Amino acid sequence: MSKPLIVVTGASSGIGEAIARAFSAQRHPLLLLARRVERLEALDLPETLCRKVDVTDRVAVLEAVKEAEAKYGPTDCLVNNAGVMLLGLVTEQNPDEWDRMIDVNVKGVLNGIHAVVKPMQARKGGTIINISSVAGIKGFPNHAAYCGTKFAVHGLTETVREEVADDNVRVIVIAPGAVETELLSHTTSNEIKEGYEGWKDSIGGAITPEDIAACVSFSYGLPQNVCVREVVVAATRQQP
Ligand SMILES: NC(=O)C1=CN([C@@H]2O[C@H](COP(=O)(O)OP(=O)(O)OC[C@H]3O[C@@H](n4cnc5c(N)ncnc54)[C@H](OP(=O)(O)O)[C@@H]3O)[C@@H](O)[C@H]2O)C=CC1
Ligand SMILES: O=CCS(=O)(=O)O
Repeated sequence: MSKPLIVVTGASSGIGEAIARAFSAQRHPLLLLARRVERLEALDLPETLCRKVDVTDRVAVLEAVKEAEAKYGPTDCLVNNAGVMLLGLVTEQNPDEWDRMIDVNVKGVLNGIHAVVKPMQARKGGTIINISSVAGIKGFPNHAAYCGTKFAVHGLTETVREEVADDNVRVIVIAPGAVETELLSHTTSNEIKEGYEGWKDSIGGAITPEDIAACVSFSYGLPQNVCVREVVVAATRQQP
């Protein structure tokens, strides 16, 4: 019997790409979403629909999910991974960057949940995995707005988990520490970027996107009646 559909947002690089590759290797059909659709298509994964969707566009997310479900059947797992990290001192950062992080990291996650959760409740099964951060658990320098968005992901995950638990739907938050990806590259301050790179070196380097994909696969792969509520995972030498 063919395996069920998995939806991954932000699959065009880093952690999302690694998650897509891992689930494809397990023979799941996939819906991959991101703005750089050419990078999704370049993955060249079998039974995979790639759509250019900005997760802040609630209607576009829903329509892409409906299109994939018409082809591959109901979504059994959504990985809400798309995110941006624009570091800056709250007194110096352009507030437009706060808006962008709130829109993508918080509303984007809610938009993904909106697209799949009611049918999962009706089917009495399904899994939603939200990629947060250790910055969703504690503060870090230059992370005020980013931390705010990731604390929000933890808060909404815990609440939605309780709201849908009785319908046998799992809602999981995975909170990585530093992972080697393109994430930092969008921060505008070179000084902050250099400081962050120096910090990563001082802890012996970040962990890999594949490490996070392994946590996602493990959490999803447990029986439906077992919910790993939260995974916090970082390099062994990372202290904060
Ligand atoms: N790297 C790290 O150290 C850590 C990362 N995380 C989290 O992991 C997640 C993935 O980040 P990571 O892989 O590191 O970084 P990358 O920058 O490599 O990946 C980010 C992904 O998000 C997508 N994305 C960004 N904005 C949008 C949008 N508006 N609509 C759709 N997709 C979007 C990007 O695709 P595109 O640009 O093509 O739209 C890309 O695929 C994020 O939520 C991040 O906060 C958490 C902890 C640590
Ligand atoms: O989410 C990003 C990782 S860190 O900057 O909080 O370590």
